This record gives sequence, structure tokens and C-alpha cells, in this order.
Amino acid sequence: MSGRTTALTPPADAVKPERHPDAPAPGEIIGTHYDRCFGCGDGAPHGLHLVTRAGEGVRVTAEFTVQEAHQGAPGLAHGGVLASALDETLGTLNWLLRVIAVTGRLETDFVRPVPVGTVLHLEAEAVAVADRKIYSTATGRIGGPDGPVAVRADALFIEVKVDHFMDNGRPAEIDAALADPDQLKVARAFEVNP
Ligand SMILES: CCCCCCCCCCCC(=O)SCCNC(=O)CCNC(=O)[C@H](O)C(C)(C)COP(=O)(O)OP(=O)(O)OC[C@H]1O[C@@H](n2cnc3c(N)ncnc32)[C@H](O)[C@@H]1OP(=O)(O)O
Repeated sequence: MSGRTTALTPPADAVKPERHPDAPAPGEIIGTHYDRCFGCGDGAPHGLHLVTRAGEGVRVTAEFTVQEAHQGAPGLAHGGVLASALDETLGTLNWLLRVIAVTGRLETDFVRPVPVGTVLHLEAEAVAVADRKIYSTATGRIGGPDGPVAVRADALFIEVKVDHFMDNGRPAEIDAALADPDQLKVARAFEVNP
């Protein structure tokens, strides 16, 4: 038994994800999508401050150092924080597809404890797309990029329009985020050129 639900098995008509021609080049840092994002924002003091790089194909790598504020058991990372790191890394894959998407489902395996001060080396790949559904998978390793797997996850992201954030987010913050001309340009470009 793998423990996985069938909700994360791509349907028979799913296709291989295609990297968008305008996606960041392999090795390039993929910047934050929102300054106050818990996963990647510089303006989130207790956030993860994840720095993600584009890889080959539809792959990304990221690093996250576990801080004092991220503990669950004494001296060990909280599982929810580790799931957040996986979620953020997986979410960044959608920028290589140039699709705006949110997490619908995230299934996480916690394989080894992750002590405070550890650098978690994350790697994620989009594996299939079916209409609005993007299936992806990620691992987090400790002790180096080739170290043992400490956490892994499979996920389903669902493509949404920018309106998803306008309709459901706090208007003042959405306005502030979209007042950034780069952010608005990127968001609109995604919708015009999926
Ligand atoms: C400015 C730029 C900023 C860009 C900002 C980017 C932010 C990224 C941040 C990191 C990632 C996150 O944490 S995102 C935050 C956490 N996630 C969320 O808040 C999402 C909350 N959920 C929702 O809003 C909604 O449930 C949606 C949008 C996911 C889906 O609603 P919907 O649009 O009405 O679509 P719906 O018809 O229900 O589903 C479409 C298809 O997906 C399937 N589906 C939907 N949910 C699931 C599920 N949990 N498990 C399995 N399958 C599912 C359905 O069966 C259906 O399949 P079929 O019938 O077509 O076969």
C-alpha cells in the first residue's frame, strides 16, 4: 500500500506538462509572487523565505533553512511548516507553465525528523496536466542536495483566473499587490497567453 489517494493519479487523457517559452531560464531565480507570502515573501518575518530556481523541463529547486520560529517538537521542524515548504516549491512550478494555480490537494510523507538549523533541499517536478489540473511531485532532502529524503509530497494544483484572488482575498492587499506593475503585467500575461 502506497498510502496515496487516487485523487492524485492523473487521468488517462492527461498530457506531459510543457515549459512555457518565456519561462525563466534554468538556473534563474524565480522571484517572489507576493512580498507577504509565508513561503517566499521577504516581508513575512516568520516565513520560510524560500529561494527557488528554475530547473530543466518543468522542474524547480529550492532551499529553506529551518528557523527557531518553525519548531513543532523541541528543536525539530513542525510538520505543517515542512508541508508549507513543499507546497510553495510545488506552486512555483506553475510559473514555468505560466499558469496561475492554487493547491487543491497536497499529500505529504514525513520520512525523517528535520532539526532546527537544517537546510532543506527541495526539488519539484510537474508530471501531468489535464485541463485545469496540474499534477506534481516534490522531495525535500537533508545533509545536501543528494542527501536522504526527509519529506516528500504529491500535489494537485487547479488553474484559476486572477479573479480568484480579487473575489476571495482582502481587497486592500490585492489592490496593493496588483499596483505593482510587474505583478499585474505578469498576472494578465498569464491569462492572455496561457
Ligand atoms: C496575482 C497572482 C498571484 C498568484 C498566487 C499563487 C499563490 C500560490 C501559493 C502557494 C500555493 C497555495 O498555498 S494556494 C492556497 C491553498 N489553496 C486554496 O486556497 C484553494 C482553495 N480551493 C478553491 O479555491 C477551490 O476549491 C479550487 C479553485 C481549488 C477549485 O474550485 P473550482 O474552480 O470551482 O473547480 P472545481 O470544479 O471544484 O474543480 C476543478 C477540477 O479539479 C478537481 N478538484 C478540485 N479540488 C480537488 C481536490 N481537493 N482533490 C481532488 N480533485 C480536486 C475537481 O474534481 C475538478 O475535476 P474535473 O471534474 O474537472 O475532472
